[in-house]
Amino acid sequence: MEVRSRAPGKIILAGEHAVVHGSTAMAAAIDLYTYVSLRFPTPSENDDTVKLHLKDMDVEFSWPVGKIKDAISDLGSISASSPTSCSLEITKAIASLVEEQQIPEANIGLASGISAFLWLYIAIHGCKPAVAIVTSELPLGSGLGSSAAFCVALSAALLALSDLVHLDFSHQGWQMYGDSELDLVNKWAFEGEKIIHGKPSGIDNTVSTYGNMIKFRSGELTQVKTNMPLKMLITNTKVGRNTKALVAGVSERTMKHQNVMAAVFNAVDSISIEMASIIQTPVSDDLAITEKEEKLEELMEMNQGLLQCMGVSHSSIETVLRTTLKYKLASKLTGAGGGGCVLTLLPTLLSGTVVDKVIAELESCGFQCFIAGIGGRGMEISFSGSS
Ligand SMILES: Nc1ncnc2c1ncn2[C@@H]1O[C@H](COP(=O)(O)OP(=O)(O)OP(=O)(O)O)[C@@H](O)[C@H]1O
Ligand SMILES: C[C@@](O)(CCO)CC(=O)[O-]
Ligand SMILES: [Mg+2]
Repeated sequence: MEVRSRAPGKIILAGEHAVVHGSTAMAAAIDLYTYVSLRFPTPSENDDTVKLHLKDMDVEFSWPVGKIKDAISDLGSISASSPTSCSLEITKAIASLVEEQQIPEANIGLASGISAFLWLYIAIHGCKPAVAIVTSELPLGSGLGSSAAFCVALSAALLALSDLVHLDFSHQGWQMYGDSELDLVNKWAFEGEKIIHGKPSGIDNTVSTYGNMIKFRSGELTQVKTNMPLKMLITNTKVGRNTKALVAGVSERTMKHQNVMAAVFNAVDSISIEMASIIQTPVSDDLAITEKEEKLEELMEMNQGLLQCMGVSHSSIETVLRTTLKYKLASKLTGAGGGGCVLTLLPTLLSGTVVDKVIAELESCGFQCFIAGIGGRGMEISFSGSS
């Protein structure tokens, strides 16, 4: 039996970083996915290893189950039904299992993802041979939630082959989990995100699991029903960065300037709440839509200013902001910043010619532009073959 899962990336419309410190944020799933296929080898294959194949990068990692058992002799009372954080002892054991794979320097960023895979695999299935293959439509480390999509898709596939979820194996195509299974996937994915991010708020795994558009604060989500068309241009600056380091940088600044940063986080909270209210209010005519878009643009600009205060902008992001402003378009970074992706609101009445021109100018700077569908599906799974 082979299971396939897919989990979407996301954009953060408002509130990144501040959400780690308790502010409200707004996020939406996008129609770009990370896929995981997982199967247990049959006895005739005589394969006693756990394999992780990252197909896009053409790299494969493999651990004999005996080696995993030696490294992690005591899993204690860990159970797939109760998501738990990786203990310090197991973190060390996993680090040595990852280290012996001798990941090439060019791919060293993958080490945290591989560690998250090992923790989720071992915690949910113990020491049992398996083959996991991962592909992704998301750029890695660019602010579109690749780490969360990876953890959600992995948790979903791992749980599908456990006896904790009840699914229709004869169903053709993608199917959704029920609410309690989604909650379990989300909790395990959060544990994986902790390994990759250090101190995640949980917004990325939550929106990847449940999809749609959400308002998120201190671990609690509220679905946001959009009552206006919302089109965003996504520009990938292709400047690599790492969410863990950026989140740690904001925490450091918060320790140094507690009162100032509290005011910044408070302002971001108000921006997210106002944004959600604008998006949810029904509109009757084009004028009303234009007025709402203008307000959203101002909120995006204010949020970007506050992200600059937090120290997470970057010269490449500033270039995107300057370029889009020439066309009277508002932009903000999305995700952790420091490079990565920038969102630009494309108003409903904006002509196609202007969109083409701004994209051409951004791409002439070496950036990559695309428009993704937003507010769509969360994680799903599908089965093929028989056991
Ligand atoms: N498909 C994948 N295969 C293996 N590892 C992955 C995959 N996707 C993400 N990762 C892991 O996640 C890391 C990137 O996570 P990071 O949180 O820094 O960026 P992001 O999630 O893309 O952006 P953001 O957190 O700002 O939304 C990679 O370096 C890798 O360790
Ligand atoms: C930067 C951050 O706020 C969003 C990353 O997409 C981190 C988090 O919330 O975990
Ligand atoms: Mg991430």
